[in-house]
This record gives sequence, C-alpha cells and structure tokens, in this order.
Amino acid sequence: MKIAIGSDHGGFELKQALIPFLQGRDIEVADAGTYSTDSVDYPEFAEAVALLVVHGEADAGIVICGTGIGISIAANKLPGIRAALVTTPQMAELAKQHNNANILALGGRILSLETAEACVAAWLDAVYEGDRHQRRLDKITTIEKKSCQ
Ligand SMILES: O=C(CO)[C@H](O)[C@H](O)COP(=O)(O)O
Repeated sequence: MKIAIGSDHGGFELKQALIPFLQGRDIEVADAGTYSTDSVDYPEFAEAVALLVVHGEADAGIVICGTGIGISIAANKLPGIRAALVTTPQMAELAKQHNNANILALGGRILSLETAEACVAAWLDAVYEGDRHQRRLDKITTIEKKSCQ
C-alpha cells in the first residue's frame, strides 16, 4: 500500500512523526512536502496529495495543516476526493466505513501524536461498508458532475 502525505508548516512536525509510523506498518510513503517549518500555503500541498490519489499514484492520502480545516477544504475541491477531517479514532473509523474517505485530514496544532496515530490506524484498519453508503457517495459524485458542467 502507498500513502501520499503532505502538510503545511502547521502540520510539518506531525507529518514527520507519522512517516515512520506508516513505514512501521509496511506502508510505502510518498512525501509531497512541505519539508521545513518555513511558512507555506496549505492549498499547494492539498493539491499535490490529492492529485497523487486521483491519478492512482497513491492508494490514499493524509493531509495536515494547523487545524486540518484549510487543507481538507482544499483537497475536497478535486473531483473524486473524499477528504475527512477527524479528531478522534471513532471519526477516523467511520470516515472509512461510511464515507470511504480516500484522504484523512489532521490538525497538527490540535492533536497529540498519540491521538493522530490512533486516528491513522483506525482509518487504515477500517473497511468501507458499501450498501446504503454507496448510494450516498453516488449522490456526491452526481453533485461533482453537475458542478463541473
Ligand atoms: O490551519 C491552517 C489552515 O486551516 C493553517 O495551518 C494555518 O492557518 C496557518 O497559520 P499561520 O500562517 O498563522 O501559521
């Protein structure tokens, strides 16, 4: 499995800590930056991760900014992306089970490393349940198609 990960400066430290966590689970990691704590603009890293996911160059993505809010908003602008901002392992589990979230968004200034790792593990280990949830995801896709016309 390959995960693309990206952050702004507000998420840099958490990104750096999550990379070895992911590798420890035998996951290949594509690091889309940022590569320091210098101030940057989160939409650039949201787009970089989302494009890797949309193009199938990564199986899923993780995006991190200070709160996770801006970078999740930006990632969700790409058709086919379902980025879920989570703050608890339960939210992360449900983001996969019900929403089939292909990007997990985290707040580097919000979560402890322990909670962030628990969220990532819950999301990775959960299985999309399909069924009634697929009907709802199909409706999201319909909205995307309408807004692109
Ligand atoms: O959380 C974020 C966006 O949702 C950003 O990380 C945050 O806005 C960056 O702020 P600053 O430039 O003051 O470090």
